[in-house]
Amino acid sequence: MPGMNLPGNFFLIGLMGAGKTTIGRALARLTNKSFYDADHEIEARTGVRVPVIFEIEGELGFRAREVETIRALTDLQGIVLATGGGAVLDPENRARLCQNGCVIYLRASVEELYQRTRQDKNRPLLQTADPRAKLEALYIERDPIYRDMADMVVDTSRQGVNQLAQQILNDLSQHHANRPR
Ligand SMILES: Nc1ncnc2c1ncn2[C@@H]1O[C@H](COP(=O)(O)OP(=O)(O)O)[C@@H](O)[C@H]1O
Ligand SMILES: O=C(O)C1=C[C@@H](OP(=O)(O)O)[C@@H](O)[C@H](O)C1
Ligand SMILES: [Mg+2]
Repeated sequence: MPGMNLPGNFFLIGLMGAGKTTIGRALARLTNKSFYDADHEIEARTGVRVPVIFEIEGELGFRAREVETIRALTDLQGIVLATGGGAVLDPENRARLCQNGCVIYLRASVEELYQRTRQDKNRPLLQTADPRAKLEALYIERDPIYRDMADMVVDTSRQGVNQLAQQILNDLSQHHANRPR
């Protein structure tokens, strides 16, 4: 199978609802890599759900836990890691992600992100009167950061999860085959 032996780590970045968690899991399956989700890892380490961490410790407290977790996960080899959308706000996270793997930016329109996240109460930053406006503001703030870090940008607006994982695998395989030896 093409791509089965692709070396290295794949790190998924992008806004809430872009598909990092779901596409990451599918990509890990296709590439035979171990899948990690930074938010799930934080929850496993603390025994506390992300919204409750925000409630108790605030966003700053969550970000500190996120830094520790990304530090540990980016030391691993041969993994697919779905980061939380705000992980890229921290300079250490940015450096570790860029240095230790291939960074894939999953992007989608604000409207699509809104539709995908509107029923889900597990994203504390979107529990506001106007989540669409919040996503718009986050898009404006973060899209340049995601682009700056990315080795690959993938539009997730028009395809399903499995198709996207396969497309990413094809692109990675192509990229790997064309690398200088
Ligand atoms: N390409 C896609 N097309 C349609 N729905 C998607 C797509 N990618 C993800 N979703 C759905 O959007 C929601 C958010 O996906 P998720 O993987 O949790 O995003 P993230 O981890 O980037 O916040 C989930 O319900 C997921 O099934
Ligand atoms: O964008 C953000 O700042 C956040 C994204 C979330 O992860 P997803 O991007 O997987 O939804 C989660 O880490 C937390 O609610 C904060
Ligand atoms: Mg996620």
